[in-house]
Amino acid sequence: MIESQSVISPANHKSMSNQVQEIATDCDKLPERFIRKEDEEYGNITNPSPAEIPVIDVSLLTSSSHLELGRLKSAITTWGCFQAINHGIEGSLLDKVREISKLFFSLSAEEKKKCLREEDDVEGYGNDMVLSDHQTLDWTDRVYLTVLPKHQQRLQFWPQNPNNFREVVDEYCSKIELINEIILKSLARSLNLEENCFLDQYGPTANMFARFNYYPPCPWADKVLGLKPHSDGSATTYLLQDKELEGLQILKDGQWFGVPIVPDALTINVGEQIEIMSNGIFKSPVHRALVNSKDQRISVAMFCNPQTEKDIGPVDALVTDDRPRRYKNIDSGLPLVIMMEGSTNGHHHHHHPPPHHHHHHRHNFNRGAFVYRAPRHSYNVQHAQRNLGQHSHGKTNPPFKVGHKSESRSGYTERREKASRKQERIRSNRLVIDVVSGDSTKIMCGLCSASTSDNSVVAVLVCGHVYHADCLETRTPYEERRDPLCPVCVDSHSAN
Ligand SMILES: O=C(O)CCC(=O)C(=O)O
Ligand SMILES: [Fe+2]
Repeated sequence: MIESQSVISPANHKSMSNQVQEIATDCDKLPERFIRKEDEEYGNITNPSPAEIPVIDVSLLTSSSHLELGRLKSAITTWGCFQAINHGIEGSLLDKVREISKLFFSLSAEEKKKCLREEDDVEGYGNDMVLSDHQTLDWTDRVYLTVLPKHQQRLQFWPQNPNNFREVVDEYCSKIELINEIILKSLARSLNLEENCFLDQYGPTANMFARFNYYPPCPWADKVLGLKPHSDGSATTYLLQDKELEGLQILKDGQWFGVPIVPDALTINVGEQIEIMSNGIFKSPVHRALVNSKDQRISVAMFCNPQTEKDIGPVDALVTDDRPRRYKNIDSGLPLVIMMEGSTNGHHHHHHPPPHHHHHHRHNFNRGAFVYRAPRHSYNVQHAQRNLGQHSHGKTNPPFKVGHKSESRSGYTERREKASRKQERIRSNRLVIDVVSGDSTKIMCGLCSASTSDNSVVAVLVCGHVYHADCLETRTPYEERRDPLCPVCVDSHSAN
């Protein structure tokens, strides 16, 4: 039997000897690290209503009739996603994609480990990256690959077995590229915008990432999650669901809905970047995956993104007097940063050792990887992660957006704005999670004056002021927690 300790310890994590698939077969007791927390952070697991997600005929989107465009707009504004049929990919190719995924995950552990990701990297075969001692682990193994631009493919992480793996993925990728172009244009047209207005933010070398999700059967299926609630950090995501087994759920109006399987459909959702480009008209949906007690489930997600290092932001035509700018421009090439739990800000009950390695995939944790983000109502994963070891029930979580660490270097002082104007306090809706590197720029918490570069949870407000999330939480009235006022700005404002 495998000890749960060997799963969680960052030190042992290095060897990555325990894929979930092995745990599933070797363990007779569910390692504690996988047990999801029974509170509002994850919501009710059982019997969700089916999501009535519109089925959209992609071939009609390019026709002269605007009916399908209207349905698309309604789907995305309501659900953030739709089921795409007649998308131009043959069922036989979809089956091949499923087949290569299934074959790969059915290989021996030894064979699969030829593609094992490195510990400070996201690319390759592996499981949920251990970023925190208090993180609940997802019941999933995966292969994560850069597929576009082609010259950035890192073939050492690509399965050689089955031997048509690469060929199938490349073919699938080029088909997805075509659909993506149609979808981006259609999204623009559905808002009566010039059809290239989203595509124009892409630059000549768009990115695509593939993630093959494998959810082993789990004897404790009702105690774990396959994937924690998150929204995708991509611009758009093309999900090929398992052919037989449902498991995807989507959060809408504070309630979870099960996403049905539509044969040969692709489940397409917008990610954070389209949310930003559309100035919030399109919402990147929060979703999660459940696992099954008897059967494995496989899904394949293709994440499409603008070229790295392109700035993205709300398109001009969508910033109006009625709808002021809700997001700042973001350098799409900045690595997402990963949040770690706090340790030295004086508010924590436990001392958490710093992460084993500080520079967790800073260079490569790009938007293809998903981003945990707060659903609009119930919880916030940053906080969830921070709280996991503490079993805090009935406590409402601060929704502070955690910032791009790099913002601090790119002159946020210029961007300081009066905190009292609401839309200006709304940061990029991306929940950016920060692996605060031990030697990163020292930024002081505006409240307790201790350094924030000590692996604490950091809240960077849109004014650029930085706080320990705990410090800010303490200072912020409950009603304002989704959108905290900046204490420093408020003080200086009232002093004037
Ligand atoms: O497995 C699923 O259905 C969801 C996968 C997903 O959300 C992801 O890979 O980002
Ligand atoms: Fe996702």
